Amino acid sequence: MGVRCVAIRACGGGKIDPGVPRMAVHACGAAAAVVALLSAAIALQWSPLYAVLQRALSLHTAHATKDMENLFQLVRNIVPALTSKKHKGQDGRIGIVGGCQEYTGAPYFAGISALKVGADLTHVFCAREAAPVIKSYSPELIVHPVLDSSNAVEEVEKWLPRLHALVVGPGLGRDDLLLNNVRGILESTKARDIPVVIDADGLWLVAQQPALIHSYHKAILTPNHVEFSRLWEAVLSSPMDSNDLKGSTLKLSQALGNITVVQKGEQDLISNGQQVLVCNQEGSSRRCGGQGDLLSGSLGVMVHWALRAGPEKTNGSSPLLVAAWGACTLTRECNRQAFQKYGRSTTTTDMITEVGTAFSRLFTT
Ligand SMILES: NC(=O)C1=CN([C@@H]2O[C@H](COP(=O)(O)OP(=O)(O)OC[C@H]3O[C@@H](n4cnc5c(N)ncnc54)[C@H](OP(=O)(O)O)[C@@H]3O)[C@@H](O)[C@H]2O)[C@@H](O)CC1
Ligand SMILES: Nc1ncnc2c1ncn2[C@@H]1O[C@H](COP(=O)(O)OP(=O)(O)OP(=O)(O)O)[C@@H](O)[C@H]1O
Ligand SMILES: [Mg+2]
Repeated sequence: MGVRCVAIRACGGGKIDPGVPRMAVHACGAAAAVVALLSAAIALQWSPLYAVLQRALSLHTAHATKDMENLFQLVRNIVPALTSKKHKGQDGRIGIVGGCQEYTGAPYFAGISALKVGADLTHVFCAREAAPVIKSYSPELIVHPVLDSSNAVEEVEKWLPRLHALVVGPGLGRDDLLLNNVRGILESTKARDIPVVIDADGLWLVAQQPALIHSYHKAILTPNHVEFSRLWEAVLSSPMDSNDLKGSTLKLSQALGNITVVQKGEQDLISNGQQVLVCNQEGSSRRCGGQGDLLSGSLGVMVHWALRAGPEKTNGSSPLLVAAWGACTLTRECNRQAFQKYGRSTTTTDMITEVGTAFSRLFTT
């Protein structure tokens, strides 16, 4: 279908189900205001112009509405059916590469989010010291304390053939030994054509060595504002234009060989160098650490689902774009729901508790 560039904002009034596209309320509001002002100004004698303007604005709104309906539908199309015919593992075996002495929360958040979204198994590959801590948070994660060992790449390679997607970076840290091992793991992942989501310190590594991921069409980068600027400077060697974030996202993707880039922020901007999708799903003003980890873990599963579903289910749109838009929408909805309950005290753990209901509201038909 080729969704081009859509701006989506679901309103938070509570009357409209977030799962049923409460679309283009933003555009609707702006359009209504413009129409009201112009109609007052030009009064009755210019009524033909007014009519043309009104028609143009409602057409624009209708397109935004249609685009958003389409995106929700495309995400629904990729979600695998729950049936009694499947065995454990079929809906996703996801690897998380991250977790060091300082950061144990981030790989946990990413791994547990992947499971809560619907993956069957999650493997965390982390530094030795981080492993007992991560295991103690949750019995659901399979934890391999291998990332700082001398044969880290071989240890991870043993598991790679069984993994459907890899999420690289949450809580990885910037120790040279770990980063060097992750470089080898990424090479191996590419050689096996496994989709990879790169976040946090994984993006630090990519900024040091963009060739590592250049043109790998199963890669998705999920930078926050700071990480995006760092990548931009590394790849384009110039200051970025912060007045044109959409254009910058498109350009960074192109400069990296058209890999998918998700620039997180007040609105999430998603590009594969050809299209830019905008995710404006209502979230909240609460910015506790770990929300990006929830996003990267969710995306790990959704990218596997989208690629497995095939192009007919995504109606010609890039499966990676559809997966990224779905994961951003889900993360923001978790944030909205958790904030409604806990307000200022909302933490990422509260958001993870909301994954099930948020997913059903958005994507279950
Ligand atoms: N519980 C855990 O274990 C968690 C662990 N985590 C892990 O931590 C590691 C480092 O990740 P990171 O994101 O803190 O790294 P980095 O890019 O050095 O940012 C540092 C500084 O940049 C700024 N800043 C950030 N965002 C900004 C924005 N949008 N807009 C503007 N400024 C912004 C801000 O600077 P400040 O405002 O303090 O000057 C911030 O302090 C990584 O492994 C990650 O996975 C996290 O996942 C969280 C949960
Ligand atoms: N200003 C904002 N308004 C609304 N949502 C936001 C805003 N900034 C970020 N988000 C949402 O929060 C989620 C995480 O983005 P964020 O920029 O906080 O990532 P991060 O810094 O990598 O997080 P982490 O603390 O996990 O490292 C994304 O889904 C994004 O849409
Ligand atoms: Mg982050």
